Amino acid sequence: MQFSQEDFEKAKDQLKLLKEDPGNEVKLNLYALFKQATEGPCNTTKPGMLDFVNKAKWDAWKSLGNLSQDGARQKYIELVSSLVSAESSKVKETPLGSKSVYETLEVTAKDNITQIMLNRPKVKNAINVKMYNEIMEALEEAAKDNSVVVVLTGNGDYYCSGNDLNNFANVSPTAVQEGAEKGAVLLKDFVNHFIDFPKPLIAVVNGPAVGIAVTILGLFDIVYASDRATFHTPFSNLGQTPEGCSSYTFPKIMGVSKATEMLLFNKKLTAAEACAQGLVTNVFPDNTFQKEVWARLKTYANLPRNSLAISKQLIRSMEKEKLHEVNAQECERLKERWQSDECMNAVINFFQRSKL
Ligand SMILES: CCCCC/C=C/CC(=O)SCCNC(=O)CCNC(=O)[C@H](O)C(C)(C)COP(=O)(O)OP(=O)(O)OC[C@H]1O[C@@H](n2cnc3c(N)ncnc32)[C@H](O)[C@@H]1OP(=O)(O)O
Repeated sequence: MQFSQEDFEKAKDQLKLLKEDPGNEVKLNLYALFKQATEGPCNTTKPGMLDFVNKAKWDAWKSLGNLSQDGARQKYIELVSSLVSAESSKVKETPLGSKSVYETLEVTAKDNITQIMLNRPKVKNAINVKMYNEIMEALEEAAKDNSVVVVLTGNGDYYCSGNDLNNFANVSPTAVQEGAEKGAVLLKDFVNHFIDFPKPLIAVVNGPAVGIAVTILGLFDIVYASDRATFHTPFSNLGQTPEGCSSYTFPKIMGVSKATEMLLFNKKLTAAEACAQGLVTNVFPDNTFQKEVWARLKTYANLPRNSLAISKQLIRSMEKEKLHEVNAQECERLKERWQSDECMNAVINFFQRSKL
């Protein structure tokens, strides 16, 4: 089928209207086809090793070889229309009383419980900048709504794989310092939302948890985990340092040496180990996890809301100032870490890992 230049322009406009992120591979393919269709075969200089975002883009364009401009235009249009039809055919089934006003979350409010579900299952619920901001927004909403307890959980096989490492990837070498400063402001604000949250906050850890998804657990009031959940804080592997107040809460919860095994030496805990160390409140068999946990949550949600909120605030008020200080210090350290070769090389290695 022959496509006109007008069809090509139309596809370009349709792409801008897509809501879902199609993933890195598809985006690179679209980039390459667009360049081939508009400029022909790639004959620009290959970017350097460290400039790995532009290098990945160059590789994708080069891989099209001598594909004609018409051929590239046709493939581009076909790819865009497949993405558009995939998205429009998806009917959002949301439970009665739910509201899905977020791009990266599914927030439902029912039976006095507001559930904030991390909803980027294709990337193991990795937290990108959009999700950081939407979680803060959802917490602000939940603090004011008529819920008695608030739940954070994950969609899919993972609870959350921590910070989206693309947050550090799409930064040009000249903008690293500015990116680190912005990241530190965002992270501090994000963690403060958990320190200051006024209602009982319960983590329903449905699967493996990594990085910041684990460290902020020290700021939750209850942590229920499926027995298939694991808890991993690979910070030194990533050239980074602890966040989420874990440099203070973890030693308090589990003792300095157990906290050190996790935060310095990358030890991954099973759900049972995390429970034994006090990070997790209870572990449930995966096949009855949701049923057992939600039976408890519904009981909690029928208790007097003000008594629960005031009791929670009493418990947390003793440490709030300290937690804000710790959060500020951790973010200052990370600002320096994110500009280090140790961190940048670790992120490069992640995106260049073999996926055999
Ligand atoms: C504003 C800045 C604030 C910063 C706050 C600091 C926080 C500290 C941290 O959170 S550090 C921890 C960061 N997270 C990680 O290092 C985990 C990285 N991911 C993995 O190691 C693995 O993906 C896994 C172990 C979580 C899962 O492995 P598995 O083999 O089961 O699955 P895949 O690797 O194929 O993953 C499926 C796709 O999802 C993408 N993805 C997964 N996790 C992340 C992530 N954290 N960031 C970005 N992308 C992630 C993965 O790349 C695959 O995508 P693809 O299909 O397009 O290749």
